[in-house]
Amino acid sequence: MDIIFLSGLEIETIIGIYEWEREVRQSVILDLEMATDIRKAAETDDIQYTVDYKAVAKRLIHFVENSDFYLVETLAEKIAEIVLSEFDIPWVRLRLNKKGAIRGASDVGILIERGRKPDA
Ligand SMILES: Nc1nc2c(c(=O)[nH]1)N=C([C@H](O)[C@@H](O)CO)CN2
Repeated sequence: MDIIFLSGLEIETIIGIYEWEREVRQSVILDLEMATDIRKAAETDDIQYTVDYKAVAKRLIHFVENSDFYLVETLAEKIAEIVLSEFDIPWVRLRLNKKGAIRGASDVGILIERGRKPDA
């Protein structure tokens, strides 16, 4: 199993359970690990045989920028669903960091794994 990763993708959105959070955009930072098999792309040197990480990033930026969830759980779940259903990816690990949401903590958020990990 190979992994395509995309780390530190910072996107501004409406997210949070408090009234003030419904009016002010905050940053979330996404780290993704996406299972794939890179061998055919490497053999052929052709983008059509792999997951285009730019296409994934563009799709997620568009989705997150236009979302307005209350919980990081909900946002993380929806992002994982998009990755699995719209791209040729059987398994994803997603870390969603709502940096700065807790005074005194450098990072807070959610780490989820969805889908089925292919055999090594
Ligand atoms: N498990 C969660 N706990 C909290 C969340 C959340 O999304 N999931 N959100 C908040 C607030 O919106 C917080 O981020 C603002 O400081 C609190 N707890």
